[in-house]
Amino acid sequence: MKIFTAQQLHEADQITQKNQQITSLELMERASTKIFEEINNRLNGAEIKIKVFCGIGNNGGDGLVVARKLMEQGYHVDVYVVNYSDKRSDGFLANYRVVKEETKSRPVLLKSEEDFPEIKSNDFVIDAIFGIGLNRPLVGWVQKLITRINDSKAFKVAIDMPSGMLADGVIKDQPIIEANYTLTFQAPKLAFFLPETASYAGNVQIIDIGIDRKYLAETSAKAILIGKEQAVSLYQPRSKFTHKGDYGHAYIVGGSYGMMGSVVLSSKAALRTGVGKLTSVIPQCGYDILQTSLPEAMVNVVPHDIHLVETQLELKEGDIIGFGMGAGTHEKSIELLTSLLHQVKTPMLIDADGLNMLSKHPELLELIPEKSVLTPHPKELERLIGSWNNDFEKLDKVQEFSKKYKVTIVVKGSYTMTISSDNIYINTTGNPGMATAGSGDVLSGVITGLLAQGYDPAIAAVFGVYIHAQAGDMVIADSVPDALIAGDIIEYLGKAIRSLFEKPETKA
Ligand SMILES: NC(=O)C1=CN([C@@H]2O[C@H](COP(=O)(O)OP(=O)(O)OC[C@H]3O[C@@H](n4cnc5c(N)ncnc54)[C@H](O)[C@@H]3O)[C@@H](O)[C@H]2O)[C@H](O)CC1
Ligand SMILES: [K+]
Repeated sequence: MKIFTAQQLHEADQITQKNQQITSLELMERASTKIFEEINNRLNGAEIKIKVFCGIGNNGGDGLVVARKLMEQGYHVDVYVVNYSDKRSDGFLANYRVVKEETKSRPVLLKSEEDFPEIKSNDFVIDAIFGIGLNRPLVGWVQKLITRINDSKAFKVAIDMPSGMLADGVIKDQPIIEANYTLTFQAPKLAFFLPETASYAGNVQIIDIGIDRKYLAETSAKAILIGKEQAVSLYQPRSKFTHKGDYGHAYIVGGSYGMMGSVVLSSKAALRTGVGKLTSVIPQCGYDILQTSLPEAMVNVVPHDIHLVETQLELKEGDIIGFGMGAGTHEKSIELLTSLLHQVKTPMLIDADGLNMLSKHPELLELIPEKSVLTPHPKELERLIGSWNNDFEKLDKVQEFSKKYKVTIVVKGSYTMTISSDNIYINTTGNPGMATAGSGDVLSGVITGLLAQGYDPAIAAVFGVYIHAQAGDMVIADSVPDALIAGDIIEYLGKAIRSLFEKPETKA
């Protein structure tokens, strides 16, 4: 699914009106009717006090339509107009008149803090103050209103966006409605997936309001959400008449004394993802550990007992290296990375201490083979690209880095993002149980395994992130997030891939 910018959504709105020959008011009525139906289905006639806070733009216009329809349905509704400016939109004005005329209700005008109503914890608040039109800081009393609504603990449903949130930017130090639900029009907004803002949107539900299909299909998106539908199209099935040589040779290069588990996890994950042959390249102290815990792997020890040092690998064309898991950052180990970067021309996967080595020696960045995949967690990312002021700036910096060094970067988090030049892919699977030691090593192994099988690097990253997180979701389906350990993810990788081809269970 595509994520569009606020500007693109405004444009989509115009094109829809033109192509479907409907007025802005008719589109507003159509969109808001869908919101009303959604809320009505949930409330099911409940005797609850509904407070609708409407701005004076089109988001406010939506709020007025929803309020009118709820009143007509017999709900107890109070309407508050948040009068933050005198530039009222036509959609607002028209619906303001209709509410007054048809329902005989009197919307309350809010102009300052003195006008705020009491909001009880058992009220039901509909937030229609701002939508995608917000573009500058709110005046003080509107900020206070948002804080008041948040403090009330009332159940809150936001129309299109929680007010105070920008779709694709950020206003510093500004309160945002903490919605329980956000009913958003046509397409999710980027801010719903970023660590600093995601929680404000609560549960997001996308409401199809019939925006022009051609526009949606042909307009290039700001970002793309990756779910089952997208992942299934990325999978490369095996054909019958093949042998292990057709599925590549991956080298997992890492490990140091006390950190051999990383290599075991990563190597095993690469094998479970379907790589034909796998060699673990490790310091000598890991030999027995690897051979015992993973008999399917070949082991190549470097000439040092406790950490990696330079060694010659007999690499053949198409062999793929996954570098850095549990490696430490000893200067002698960095010599191995340096020599590999000089030697290898095919894309590599670089993770963990491999990334820390790059941060320590930025001159190595220029040597990274084109299309390599880097998989940093937030701290490793910061060491690589420097700090950022907000999540949008972080995305910009990662895109810049991706273009400069021609690499794909997997920014790990609750919605892991894969960034390849201008493209942003946001993963929608996964759970908090995956924030556990070794989970990243498993992901590195998965992506290295896919690269070795010939997946295009950006696709290996996007597909690898999806099945890794999907496996994590399947682990907790018969457990709890707290109990998940990284090895469990490996055991479910096969089921995760199989689930791509299974229909969801339907209840009888
Ligand atoms: N996109 C669609 O397909 C549809 C969208 N609908 C709804 O319309 C809003 C967007 O409406 P718009 O009037 O453009 O913006 P807002 O209501 O969010 O904001 C109003 C207005 O306020 C000005 N403004 C911005 N920031 C501030 C500020 N800090 N203080 C004061 N004033 C500010 C700015 O000029 C805005 O234009 C969308 O979210 C949907 O809810 C349609 O109803 C259906 C189709
Ligand atoms: K809103």
